[in-house]
Amino acid sequence: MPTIEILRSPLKLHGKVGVPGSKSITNRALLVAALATGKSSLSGVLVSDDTRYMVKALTELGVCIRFSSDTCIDIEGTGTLKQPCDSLYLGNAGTAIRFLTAACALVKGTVVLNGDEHMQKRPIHPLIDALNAAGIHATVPSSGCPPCQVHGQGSILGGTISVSGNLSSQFLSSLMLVAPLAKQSTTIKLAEDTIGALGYIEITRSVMNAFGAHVYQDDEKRFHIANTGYNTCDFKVEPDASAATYFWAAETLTGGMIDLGYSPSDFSQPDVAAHTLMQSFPSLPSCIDGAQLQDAIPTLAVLAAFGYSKVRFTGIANLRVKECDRIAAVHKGLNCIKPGLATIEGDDLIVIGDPELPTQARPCTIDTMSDHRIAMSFALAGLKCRGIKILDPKCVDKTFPNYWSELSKLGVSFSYA
Ligand SMILES: O=C(O)C1=C[C@@H](OP(=O)(O)O)[C@@H](O)[C@H](O)C1
Ligand SMILES: C=C(OP(=O)(O)O)C(=O)O
Repeated sequence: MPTIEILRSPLKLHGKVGVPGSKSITNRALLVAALATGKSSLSGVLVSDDTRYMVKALTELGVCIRFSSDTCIDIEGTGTLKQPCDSLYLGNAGTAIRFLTAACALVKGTVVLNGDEHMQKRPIHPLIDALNAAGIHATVPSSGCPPCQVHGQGSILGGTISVSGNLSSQFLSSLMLVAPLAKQSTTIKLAEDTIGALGYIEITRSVMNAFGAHVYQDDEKRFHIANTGYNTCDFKVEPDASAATYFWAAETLTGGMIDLGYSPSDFSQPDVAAHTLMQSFPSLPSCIDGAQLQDAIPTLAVLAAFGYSKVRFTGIANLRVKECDRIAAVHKGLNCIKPGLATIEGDDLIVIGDPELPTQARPCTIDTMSDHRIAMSFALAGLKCRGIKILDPKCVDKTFPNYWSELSKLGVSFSYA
């Protein structure tokens, strides 16, 4: 398996980097534009594995999609989706497979949605259960994970649907995104009192609004969506806040100054909250509730290892069902850098900061478990400690294909093996 080693990094990182478009917003906008009737144009889109899978699948579902430049896409929707010739392959793109599963109820005929070996371990059964309860026949193997089959009738009814969002907020987003196309208005009830990652539901609502749909909430658990359909829209995708966390952390860790071209106030995504937390480094808060900024937890955990305090990360149980078990991966990676840097209690991760760490060579190889966020966050440790190698560096292609080249713009050099 290939590795990358951070050879040299300036003491303080200074310079300008580019942050790609938001994965979450790109994949929502792609679907919603595909479901509108007529031509929409998206700009600032992320072009990476996760969005390529979405584009390819939508094309296979009969949507006309064309890149008008590197980061601009024109989409011609017809307000419906056609049955694809083959099964849809979505790699390890959670947003793509979850959002398309509900959307495939609009297809007249059966659609099989599948992913790679990692996706085949990521649960989707709560979404399949919700679809069945709403009268849409869908199946999933006894593992509860893809491949799944949706037997669409060519239209969806709407009405009241209940869904559990404990394992992933994407199940609720998926049902919301397709609801404007139902025959009647839809009410989606959350099975729990609340869910983590509520910020992603806000993103769903805001993309839907931009394309003319209305989401009305009378309490935290009930979402009403009128059957307005979608309008076309010229839509600008904001940059990716999770991707930005690596540069905010690099700046914090090295005491440098990195220009991302955007300030934190430009981001509406939940992970922007990591920027505020980083301001107290090296004395990070003793307890960080990660429920609302889940994708930033690996970044914060690696940063915490270089801090003065002991930090307990709570509210992160569903990090176990992301691209890999991120609680286990971060724990293993930190202890591989130096035994004792992290422990696990139940689903909490505890990082014991060691301010002496930067002065030490720490030869080790981080097992990324093919997870882009493990690779990108452990690269931060390599900015301070010599000898850190990262397995499978190309896994960053999932959301940030230019990650290593953007880091090199700051004077960081690498060796590949
Ligand atoms: O809706 C979204 O765009 C996302 C929701 C979160 O996942 P879960 O809802 O599965 O926690 C997040 O981790 C993922 O990267 C993107
Ligand atoms: C969890 C993630 O992705 P997804 O669920 O969209 O595959 C992520 O990008 O950190």
